[in-house]
Formats: sequence, structure tokens, C-alpha cells
Amino acid sequence: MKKIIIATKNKGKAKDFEALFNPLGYDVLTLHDVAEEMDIEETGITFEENALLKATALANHLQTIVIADDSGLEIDALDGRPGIYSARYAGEEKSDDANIDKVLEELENVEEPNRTARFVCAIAIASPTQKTITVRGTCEGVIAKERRGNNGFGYDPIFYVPSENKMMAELSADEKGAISHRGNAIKKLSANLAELLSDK
Ligand SMILES: O=c1nc[nH]c2c1ncn2[C@H]1C[C@H](O)[C@@H](COP(=O)(O)OP(=O)(O)OP(=O)(O)O)O1
Ligand SMILES: [Mg+2]
Repeated sequence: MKKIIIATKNKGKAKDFEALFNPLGYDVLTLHDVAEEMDIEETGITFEENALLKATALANHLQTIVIADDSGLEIDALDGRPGIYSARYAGEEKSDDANIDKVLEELENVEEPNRTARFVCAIAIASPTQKTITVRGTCEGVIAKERRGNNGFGYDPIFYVPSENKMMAELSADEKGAISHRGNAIKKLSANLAELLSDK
């Protein structure tokens, strides 16, 4: 199979990408496979900037074409927080469990109609020979009052998807890919994905 390199250390994200890319004929490699030692700082103030930082750093390092994803959860009642700070919302140790606890606590007194939120995913493609590209996908939902489901990663156990009548963490990787912010971002590329990934 052809290989696609994703500049991520997040294993849950890598699984999402496998579900999206394996059917298109690509094996997924991550930073764990190609440059474990790299630690790319996310100093941007938008998802797109951070995705570009990650993709460009690894593309330059490997001298090949690379994809990166910067993503997060925007909660309307929290004025869009945690946003680009989603991974470290409850502290530098990047704990999904602590992040969820913090969100549930902050929304303790917020009732259903005001618990709307969206996942956002910016995907960047960087290459030594082509112009960089970014696309954004989103997925609308509602923050539940407690966790449900064992699939996925991050905030999936508290993200209710109305169109599926399920938590994101109750969907299989394929079902998630069909409706998720990550899947929606990839869809925007799909018409010319093969060309974009050919590194010519
Ligand atoms: O589908 C998702 N389902 C649940 N949660 C999600 C999803 N997509 C992003 N998220 C959350 C997880 C993390 O708290 C943050 C991403 O932060 P982000 O910096 O992009 O990723 P990361 O630091 O975990 O890995 P890396 O930068 O190596 O790709 O948003
Ligand atoms: Mg990160």
C-alpha cells in the first residue's frame, strides 16, 4: 500500500485517519513511526496555523509530503473554549479524562438548549515541492451531562451527535469518519487527494 505520513503523536487521531485513508489505499504512519524525537510546538492562534506548523516542520525534516491535523472542541456557552487549547485544557499532561471533567464542571449549570458545541479540524498538507494547503471540517453536537461510549478519543464520550442519536464515542471508526469534522475535512480534499499526495 502507499503510505501517508501524519505529523501527530495522538494515537486516537491516527486511528481516525486509518479509517479514512485505508479504504483509499493508504497506510498511515505517524510521528511515532518516523520521528519519535520531534516535539513540534503549537504556537499558532488558529487551528490552521497550528496544522501548518506541524505539517511544515515534519515535511522539512523528512523532505517529503506530510499531513497534519489540528483540532478541538468549541463550546458556545464557553465562548468557544477550549478551542485551540483543547488538548491542554486541564493542564500540560494532556489528560482526556481531566479535560472532560473540567468541561462538565464548567457546564454544570447550563441546560440543554445552551450546551451546543462543534468539533473543528484543520488539515494541512505540506511538501518540499508544492504549495501548502489547508482545509477545515466541522461537526455540530451537544455536550452531554455524563460520559457514554468506549470508542474514539478525547472529548468523544461527552459529544452527542443529534443526526446519529448517539455519542461520538458510541460510533465505530467508520461511522465516525462518515460524519466527523476530520471526515468532513478529508472530503473537501477527496476529488484531488491522489494528486495532492503524489509529491510532484
Ligand atoms: O475527533 C475527536 N474526538 C474527540 N476529541 C477530539 C477530536 N478531535 C480533536 N479532539 C480533541 C482532543 C484533543 O484534546 C484536541 C486536539 O488537540 P491537537 O493539538 O490537535 O492534538 P494532540 O495534541 O492530541 O496531538 P497532535 O498535536 O500530536 O496531533 O481536541
Ligand atoms: Mg497537539
